[in-house]
Amino acid sequence: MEVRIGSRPVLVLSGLDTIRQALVKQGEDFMGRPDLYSFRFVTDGQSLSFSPDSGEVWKARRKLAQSALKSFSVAPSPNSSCSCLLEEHVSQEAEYLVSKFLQVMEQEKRFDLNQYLVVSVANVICAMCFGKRYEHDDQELLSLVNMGNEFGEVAGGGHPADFIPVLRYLPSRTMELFKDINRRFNAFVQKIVQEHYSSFDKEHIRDITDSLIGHCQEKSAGEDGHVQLSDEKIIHIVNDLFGAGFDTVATALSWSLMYVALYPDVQRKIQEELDQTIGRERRPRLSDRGKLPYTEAFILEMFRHSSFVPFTIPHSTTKATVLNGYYIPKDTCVFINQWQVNHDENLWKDPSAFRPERFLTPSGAEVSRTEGEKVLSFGLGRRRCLGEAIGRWEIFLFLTTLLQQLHFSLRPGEPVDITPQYGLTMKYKKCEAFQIQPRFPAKSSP
Ligand code: HEM
Repeated sequence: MEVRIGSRPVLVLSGLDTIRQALVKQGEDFMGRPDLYSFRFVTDGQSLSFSPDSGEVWKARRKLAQSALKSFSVAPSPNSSCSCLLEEHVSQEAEYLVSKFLQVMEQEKRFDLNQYLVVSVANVICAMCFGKRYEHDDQELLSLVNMGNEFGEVAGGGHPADFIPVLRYLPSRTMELFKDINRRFNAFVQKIVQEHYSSFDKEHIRDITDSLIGHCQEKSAGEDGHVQLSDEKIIHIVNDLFGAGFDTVATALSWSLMYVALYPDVQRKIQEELDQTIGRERRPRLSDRGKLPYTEAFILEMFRHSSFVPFTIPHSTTKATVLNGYYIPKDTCVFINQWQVNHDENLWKDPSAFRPERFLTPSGAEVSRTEGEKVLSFGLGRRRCLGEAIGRWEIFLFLTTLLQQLHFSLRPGEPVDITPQYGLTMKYKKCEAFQIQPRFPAKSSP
């Protein structure tokens, strides 16, 4: 079970029961993050998700990030009929995508829809973090999206120095590239944060950045008032939320649209459900969650089948521990293999088949909770994804809004290769064969 690469012990955990057992112990033993990636960051590992610290400071940072994220997603939307800010931002972007897709289709007859998806999703997280939506051809936004792609490629590739620390002192092009991306990304966030500082008004908190500056100025961390966070550490929280919040959601949507195009019957069933439950007169809302079991089963099957986040961010044992009778030393780097769980033949009948029905109760009227909980996509335990709820809501709303109005297909006769390309998030090869038809004449949104 234990492998040693260079001077570091590394462990890959597979098997849902083993992982769940580790989770029970994770509270104390598996909670940390290894310092292995930290040194790669120009931020010296001060960001939340790469923090090796599992103590009071980390807890305070996570709590702060969670509360800021919550405030600027579920808070009521003052300027629209939407139930909350997240619903307002996603609905706006999804409507934009509907008209953009139709316009590009008219001109090109077939196209790669991912370049538009990623910009829309990035705009949602920009709105929450920085209170600002960009035009889709804005150079600042496009270079940000590009940086996200570069980051995924370089970070996902791994580096020998992760395992043999002394190699970090040797010159490396990958490392320079990695540092450069982080420097550019930090500079971008830094600039926005400075603008926020200069117009900050504690009586009028505009977005996540303002909310964090507010905490920073109070020099307290929510209820854990005794934990003080420096300005710099607070800024890294914005980096983390922003960095983690768009590539993941965009990749989930990209796989979703690929699956509906590949499986027209599945697409038809989702659209029938949307027509019956929501109709065509109004747009989907977050409050429709729970009323669309087939659509929700589809989203679960998309997560399971694609397993596009194959491993969690590495964990680390914070003390020596025993799992399944094996001794695991302190500071062992632990990878959790989500892909294996989602394709385990002991858990799933015919795991390579794409079948949303597997998540429905026999009557088809509900999603089976037990089956749903077997899918691993957001990690587990106290360091599981902090944006899980937001991510799931975004995917639901984007997808239902798009599928209510548009029919997705692939140009017949064109080869499509959906073999996942390895990276931080796995994507299929660039596909320019998407075709789109409106399902009914456009009506103005309520
Ligand atoms: C489909 C969407 C998403 C997927 C599949 C996903 C997946 C993950 C995974 C696998 C982890 C590592 C968990 C672990 O190590 O056990 C993670 C961590 C994290 N995610 Fe997500 N994520 C998604 C969306 C988001 C969003 C929208 C945000 C923020 C707006 C976010 C913020 C974070 C943060 C901050 C962490 C680090 C947590 C920590 O270290 O304490 N994620 N995510």
